Amino acid sequence: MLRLNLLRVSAVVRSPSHFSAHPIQAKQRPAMGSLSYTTSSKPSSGDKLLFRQLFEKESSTYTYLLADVSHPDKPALLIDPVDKTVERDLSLVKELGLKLIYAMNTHVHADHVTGTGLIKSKVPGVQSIISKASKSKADLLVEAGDKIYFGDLFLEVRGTPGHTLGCVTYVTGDGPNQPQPRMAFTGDALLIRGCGRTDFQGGSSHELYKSIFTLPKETLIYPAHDYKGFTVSTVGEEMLYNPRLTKDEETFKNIMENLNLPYPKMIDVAVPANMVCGLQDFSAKQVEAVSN
Ligand SMILES: N[C@@H](CCC(=O)N[C@@H](CSS)C(=O)NCC(=O)O)C(=O)O
Repeated sequence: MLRLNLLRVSAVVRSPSHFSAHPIQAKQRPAMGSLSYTTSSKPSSGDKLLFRQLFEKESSTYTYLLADVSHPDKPALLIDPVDKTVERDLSLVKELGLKLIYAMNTHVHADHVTGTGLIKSKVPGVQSIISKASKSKADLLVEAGDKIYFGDLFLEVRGTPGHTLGCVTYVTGDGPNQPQPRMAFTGDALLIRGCGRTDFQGGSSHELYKSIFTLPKETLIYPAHDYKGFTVSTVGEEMLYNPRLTKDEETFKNIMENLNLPYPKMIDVAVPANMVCGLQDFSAKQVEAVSN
């Protein structure tokens, strides 16, 4: 049995009928920026979802752009934006006529500075999102089971600790009007044929191993990094071929203890910056507003 290392949803707390009253529903404002460079894109799995996979080559990070293009406002969100490619990402958002409403992170990255703070400073009205468990600052602090709506589409939040304490995976919604197959944005919890390291920021191979949930085999896996040129996998594929997660827990633990990876070059800069949305001067007022 594959250990996908993604935590079971503890509670699905909101339904689509609460769309307008949802606490993480944002006002939508226009985006702006200038063009840089994008790598790949994949057709959406329906006529509602616009989906783009964007790459930042220095840290081998994937940023994901999702939008509901069937909605009149074309509300959009960015998952795991990088500071260095913010201009590229915002330019694309503008070019496609989207309204960026959320800039969100799967976790506190150690290898690059997040673009969320920069995006907020450039696009008024955009709200940053990260997990409450990350103990970081953001406009909206989410927990397992929360749903993040953009137009009529939504992402479910699933806790996936282990790489770091507060890692979450965002999974596209389950329902007749949601994209099929479902898409899981796993951050660094689950990588293609690998998984996130567990040797800092509250990492734990035990946590990573035990935080399991099951998604249909056809679910698409979109990680925050790839170092070998892979772009997408599926649950079914990882169940068969993931060299770490197909092992028993003892073997998995042993593998993780012997990765011998050097610390990310930017860890000392990236972690403190990413605790505050990538901006050291992130307004404490905004944070208070979220937690109240
Ligand atoms: N060399 C890079 C960092 C590479 C690294 O440690 N990647 C992390 C995710 S980013 S914290 C990881 O979990 N890798 C798992 C693996 O098996 O490679 C740098 O210096 O930034």
